[in-house]
Amino acid sequence: MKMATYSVLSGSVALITLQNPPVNALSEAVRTGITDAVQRTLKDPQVTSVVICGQNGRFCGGADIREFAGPMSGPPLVPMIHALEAMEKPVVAAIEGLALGGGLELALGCHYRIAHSQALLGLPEVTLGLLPAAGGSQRLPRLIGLPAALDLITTGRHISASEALKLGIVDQVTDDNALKMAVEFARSVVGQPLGPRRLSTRPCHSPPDVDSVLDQALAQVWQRGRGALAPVACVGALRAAATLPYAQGMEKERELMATLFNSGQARALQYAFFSQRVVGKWQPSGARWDNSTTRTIRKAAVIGLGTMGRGIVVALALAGVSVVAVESQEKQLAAARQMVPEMLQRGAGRRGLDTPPGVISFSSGLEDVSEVELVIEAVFEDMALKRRIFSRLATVCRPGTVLCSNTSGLDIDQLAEATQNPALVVGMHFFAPAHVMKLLEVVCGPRSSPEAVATAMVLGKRMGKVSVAVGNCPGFVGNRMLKPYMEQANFLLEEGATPQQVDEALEGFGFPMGVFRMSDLSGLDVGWRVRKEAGLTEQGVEPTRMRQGQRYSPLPDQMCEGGRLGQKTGRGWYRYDGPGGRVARSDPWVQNFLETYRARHGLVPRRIATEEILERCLYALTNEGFNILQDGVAAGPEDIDVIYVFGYGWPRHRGGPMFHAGQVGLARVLEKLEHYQHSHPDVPHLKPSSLLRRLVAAGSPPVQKWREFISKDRVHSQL
Ligand SMILES: CC(C)(COP(=O)(O)OP(=O)(O)OC[C@H]1O[C@@H](n2cnc3c(N)ncnc32)[C@H](O)[C@@H]1OP(=O)(O)O)[C@@H](O)C(=O)NCCC(=O)NCCSC(=O)/C=C/CCCCCCCCCCCCC(=O)O
Repeated sequence: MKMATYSVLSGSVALITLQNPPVNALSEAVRTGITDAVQRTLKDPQVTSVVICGQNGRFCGGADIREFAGPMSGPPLVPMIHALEAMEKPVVAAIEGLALGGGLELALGCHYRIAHSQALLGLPEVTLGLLPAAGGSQRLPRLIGLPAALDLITTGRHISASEALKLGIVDQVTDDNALKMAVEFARSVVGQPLGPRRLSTRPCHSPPDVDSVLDQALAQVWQRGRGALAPVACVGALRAAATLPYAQGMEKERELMATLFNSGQARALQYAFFSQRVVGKWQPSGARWDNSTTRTIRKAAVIGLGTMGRGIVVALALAGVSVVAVESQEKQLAAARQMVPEMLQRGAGRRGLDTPPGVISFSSGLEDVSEVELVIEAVFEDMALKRRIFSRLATVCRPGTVLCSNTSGLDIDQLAEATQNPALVVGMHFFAPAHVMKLLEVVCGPRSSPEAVATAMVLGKRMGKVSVAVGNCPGFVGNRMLKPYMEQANFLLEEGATPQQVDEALEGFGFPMGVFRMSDLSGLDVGWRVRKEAGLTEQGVEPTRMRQGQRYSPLPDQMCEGGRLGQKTGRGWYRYDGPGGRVARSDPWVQNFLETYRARHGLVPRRIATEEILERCLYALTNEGFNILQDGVAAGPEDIDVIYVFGYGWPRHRGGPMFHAGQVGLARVLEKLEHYQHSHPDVPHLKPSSLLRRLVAAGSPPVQKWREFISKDRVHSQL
């Protein structure tokens, strides 16, 4: 039963216990329980103090986010917290585990707060497209001052109990039983004046230059938020706290929350929250990773110590795995010996650790991996080389070792074929830099066993990654969708756009970097190599714009042939101060190159509107997402959206490409794709996916219903 219980300890301390596993979210039943308990406390003359705690060592994870999807009913939070604060008996929050969002706001309505040393506190509402609207935006700055409240509320970051103590959010921290301590504390403060403990009655201490502090915060959230509304509203609520009396501040908090609450961004961010928890609980074999047997990996090897390999070594070691790091090239091995310990130390420092938990040994030979439980191969993207390594590993490693490849798109099954036990081969596609980026695509080959996949998924989680299980196809999910997106960007250049124009459109949408700036950063030669492998490139004075029966843009190949590989050569779609330069400047050479190219091919440039740039790039990408769902390469739209948000810079407040298509309207996306396909019949990626057509025909169900629709649709098509 989800509720809040009331009991009286030793005749005088009322104990209100939140009971709504797993995080004691403030659902309607819990709010009703607290409201009733407050009434009982008021009526009971024996009770002299009150303690509020959460069941199972977790104080409260905040408002029940699932309730936000429907009409809100039951006692509202704001008056409930006011009633607690107004009590004439001291109320103490016993914070164990977590006090987040509405949970911390509840605690701020209490007169005292005692926290366990392992507890995490924070107001993460901004990450859900909201603001702390249960009085948090008004009480917190009155408790800890405006600058610290701005930091916590606009970032939504979780803080430790010791930081909370330093900031003055909690009164005491204990390593022992926080509940027991809170009860003793409650008894000890009976009779002390409560007026100064009521945060709503305190003035808000603001710095003398309050306006400039707020303006600076606003500028910062604009820049960081890439179009997100909630951080801006948070600054607005804090401005009210700093400049208005409490009651008017609360009114402003309510107004701002009303604007955010029903916004598309709040829906997108709450969808992103739940998607992150849904993903990966799937495999093509039908098994679930969380109920398959997994192996706990204590010792692993990484083969190949280029940029990706070094990052993977660090990520493993930070997760407490001992690593054998192997590199056959002497120079690269020497570089890794120097760089990896430095990266590791920095990583450990960021986590507040003095020493990294995992031990690393370096080697130049594969024979040193014989004792490990799992291997991650991270060599150059070359199938023949990878196959040679896998066949060698199959003889060197002991039976049962899980063999993983950090490939960004090669066929896992071809690698598995090179071994004696294909069931133990899976893909682990990391994103650069591998010790920083959160996304991991775990690629299930047709013969990968549920156990091997589950082991990779769980290891990814230990490494702090958001692991998403995907099927085996060229480019898997992320890179397969990237192809039509980049292709459209190149076509737009041919038709008259500039790299800056395309990038500005995409950055205006919310990507941290447009496609051409991103390409310069990762190196134009990455895609060139893939196109060469696919037999698509051709050199010559007059390269054709049709390859393998479809439209092809040789522009990026020509850039590579001219040595313009991006930041590393100091020249790409932009120019940089030198090789390795970071600041992109528009390059008249590129302008001239594009003009010459268009003239040579008889292409008449036209003015291209931002709307067309966005529609062609984004809908081509999304359309491939529908094909991926139809092919069963991703379990559901949430998987694709998580991949794009965590791995490709899709703005989180837009949910992900599939969610965004739902928000735009599936019928509109279909109509636009039909329109662009009509104008570009030689571009197969613009041909609307048949799944998209079927969803539109079925009345465009909401994205949360697509899984159900797809599985019914599959059964139907098999009949
Ligand atoms: C850190 C965590 C809490 C725990 O992490 P972990 O241990 O890893 O576990 P998870 O896998 O993440 O979670 C376990 C399951 O619990 C579910 N969960 C977690 N938190 C919540 C929650 N808050 N609500 C519901 N469900 C939750 C999670 O989905 C998992 O479920 P499942 O196993 O997948 O099924 C971590 O979970 C975490 O970070 N949680 C979120 C914490 C958070 O963000 N809290 C803030 C919530 S928002 C809030 O508190 C807002 C407060 C102010 C509200 C003010 C009043 C609002 C109404 C007013 C409306 C007025 C406008 C009306 C306008 C009009 O229409 O007119």
